[in-house]
Amino acid sequence: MDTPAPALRFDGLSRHFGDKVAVDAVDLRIPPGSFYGLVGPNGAGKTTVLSMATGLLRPSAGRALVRGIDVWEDPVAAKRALGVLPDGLALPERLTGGELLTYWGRFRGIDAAVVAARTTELLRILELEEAERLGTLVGEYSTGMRKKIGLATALLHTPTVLVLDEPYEAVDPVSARVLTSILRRFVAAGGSIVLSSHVMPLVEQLCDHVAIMAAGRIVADGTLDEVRAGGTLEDRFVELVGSTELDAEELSWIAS
Ligand SMILES: Nc1ncnc2c1ncn2[C@@H]1O[C@H](COP(=O)(O)OP(=O)(O)OP(=O)(O)O)[C@@H](O)[C@H]1O
Repeated sequence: MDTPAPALRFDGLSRHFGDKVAVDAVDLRIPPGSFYGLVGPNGAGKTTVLSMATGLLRPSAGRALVRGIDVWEDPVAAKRALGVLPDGLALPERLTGGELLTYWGRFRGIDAAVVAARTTELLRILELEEAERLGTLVGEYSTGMRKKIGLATALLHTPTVLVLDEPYEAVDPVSARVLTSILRRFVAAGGSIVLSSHVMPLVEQLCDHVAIMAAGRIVADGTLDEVRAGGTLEDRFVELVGSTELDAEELSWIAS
C-alpha cells in the first residue's frame, strides 16, 4: 500500500520582504492525521509560512504541498482539501454570521439544503445563535466571535487539513472548550490540523507533534515528546530561542 502523502509538506519554502528574510528555506513534513503545533517568538515567520502553505502569499522560493498537491500549481484542488483560519481574518463586515456561512457554502458549490443545515448547527455549537437572532453583523462581532465564525467558514466544506493561525486568541474559556472538542473530533475522524500558538501548555495539551520556529527557520520538530525531550515545551522553547532578562537598572523609571 502507498504511504499517504503528508498533510502538508514544505520543500525549501522561503519568503523575503525586500532585504528581510521572513522564512528561510523551511523543509517540513506534517504527518497525515496529526495535530501539529507551530510555535515561535513574535516575528519568527509562523504566519508567513502558514500564508504560503494556504495560497494566501506567494513564496519567494520553494514549494508547499497539501496532501501531495502543490498549492501554487493547482490551487483549486489544494484549497478544496484545506480549511483555513488566517491571522487578522478579513471578513465581509456587512453580513450576519449566518449570511456569511450561507454565502461561503454556496460559493464553495455545496448544496443549499446542506449549507443551511451546517450553518444552523455551527452557529448553535459556537454559541453565535443569539447574535444571529439579533441580526448582529460580522463587523460588530467581538474578536473572539470573529475567530469562531472564521473557524466555521474553515469547516463548512469538510476539508481534510485545517490550518489555524492562533485559533484560541481572544476566545473565552467556555468557547475554548467547544473549540477543543471540535478540533479533537476533526482529528479523530482522520483529519489533520496545524495550528500556531504562543500558549505552550495549550500546545502540549492538544498537539501530538510540534515544530519550533525562530528567525525564519525550524529549530526543532517531531513528536511532542521528542521536541520537549523530558522537560516542558516552554523550557525547550526558551532554551532554543533564548530569553531576555531585564537588568536591575533597566526600566527602573516605570515605578518611580
Ligand atoms: N507584509 C510584510 N512586509 C514586510 N515584512 C513582513 C511582512 N509580513 C511579515 N513581515 C516580517 O516577516 C517576519 C515574520 O513575520 P510573521 O508575521 O510571519 O511572524 P510570526 O511568527 O507570525 O509572528 P507573531 O507571533 O508575532 O504573529 C517579521 O519580521 C515581519 O516583520
